Amino acid sequence: MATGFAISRCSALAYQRAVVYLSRRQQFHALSSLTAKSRFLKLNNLTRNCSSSSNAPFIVAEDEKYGNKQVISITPRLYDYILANVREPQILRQLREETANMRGSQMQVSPDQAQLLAMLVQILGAERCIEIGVYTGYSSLAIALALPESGCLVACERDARSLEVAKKYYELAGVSQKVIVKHGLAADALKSMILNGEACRCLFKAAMILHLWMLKRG
Ligand SMILES: C[S@@+](CC[C@H](N)C(=O)[O-])C[C@H]1O[C@@H](n2cnc3c(N)ncnc32)[C@H](O)[C@@H]1O
Repeated sequence: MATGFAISRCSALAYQRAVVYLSRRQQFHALSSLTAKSRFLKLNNLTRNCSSSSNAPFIVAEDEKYGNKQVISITPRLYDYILANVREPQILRQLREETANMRGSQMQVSPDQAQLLAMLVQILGAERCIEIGVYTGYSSLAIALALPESGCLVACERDARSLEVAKKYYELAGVSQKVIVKHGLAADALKSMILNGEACRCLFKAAMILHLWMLKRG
């Protein structure tokens, strides 16, 4: 049986969450595309909580929302280092640069996070993935590029404007045949997949996590 993965990334506001479900042999496996929560901590939060000066190469922040766990923040210097060293495909770089000044661009996953997802797709031999929260498609494009030709990604996003950018890049990268775009609330997309008999334990788990998260948000 294929192994399930769960990695989590949270924002300071605890509302940004991208979840990817991967599977092989027709079964979905959970992989929340969530890694460095610190990247999403607000700068003022960091300044208030940091235990070293803002000139330091990194800041160790504490945030009571996360049980006062210490996290390492990505500073501009570290981010530059990542950009200089991560193997970011040209098409992803183009997307990142085009969307850098778009509203909400701070929600985009970082190049290292996207490459981690792509690597997990390859390690798992995943063929079926779900992404909840596509935004402009950075992580979903990384996943689609890593999927085999027979692979498929269900990409759920409620914001039409962001999806237009994502679709443009799926086309440009030549992966649009692997991506099923679901515009609307992810819960509806998951429900209809379950109703269509695509359910398995992990898809139910995903639906439940999403449901609880929405309840928490009110
Ligand atoms: C953190 S961003 C996703 C970043 C994206 N994975 C990337 O690589 O750029 C979260 C996205 O989830 C979308 N979203 C939030 N709640 C949603 C819901 N209930 N259904 C569908 N999309 C949702 C938002 O519109 C936003 O674009």
